Amino acid sequence: MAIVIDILRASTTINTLLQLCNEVYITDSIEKANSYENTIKIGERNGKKIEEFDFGNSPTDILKNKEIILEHVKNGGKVVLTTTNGTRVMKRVFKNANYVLIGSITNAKYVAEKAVELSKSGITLVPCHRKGTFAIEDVIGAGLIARYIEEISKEKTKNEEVLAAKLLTKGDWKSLILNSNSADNLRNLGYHGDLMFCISENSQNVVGMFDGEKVVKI
Ligand SMILES: O=C(O)[C@H](CS(=O)(=O)O)OP(=O)(O)O
Ligand SMILES: [Mg+2]
Repeated sequence: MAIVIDILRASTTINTLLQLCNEVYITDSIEKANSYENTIKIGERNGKKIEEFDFGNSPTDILKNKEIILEHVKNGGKVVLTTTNGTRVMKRVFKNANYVLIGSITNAKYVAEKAVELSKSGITLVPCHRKGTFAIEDVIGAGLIARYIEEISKEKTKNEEVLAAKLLTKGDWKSLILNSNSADNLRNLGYHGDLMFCISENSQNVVGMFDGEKVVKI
């Protein structure tokens, strides 16, 4: 069991979409996203909406346009997402994990409950990071989820990366995220609203499982 964590913003966007539809197609390729028929295309590169797409990787923009998405899905349409980091990591993790859940701060407790319920042999937390460099927001997300997993399972981890992640959540972790490189980039692009949305802990009771092509609500 792996939980893939991309706080800003892929995991949060996926969980937001799962409040509107039962499955979100995932790809790390713009070309592949464009190949889907009858599909709302959502995605970004380096935080900027992909020009020909319907929406960027913005949970607040998605909620502002939820009626469009609800109507589209009701009529049998698909939704596809491609992002700079998170969707790429999900594809990679799926190759080595039997179950892959999508974790965010917005569903931290809920995804922990599902992971403990489903896991038979341990839970691996996978922060996505950003362009191959350390992303503190994803480690903080892992620390928050780890704390819920331990609260529910009554088992304490010895994994030192998780211990470090949990330590980061003891202080003013919201400021750490709001002052992160990822946050600076998004704020400069005008996505301050997304930042506040992505750190709203346990605001979403929804979780999806990635099957290699799409995240399906469970
Ligand atoms: O869309 C996002 O918020 C980020 C953009 S960047 O890589 O941090 O510039 O992508 P994500 O794949 O959600 O981390
Ligand atoms: Mg990110």
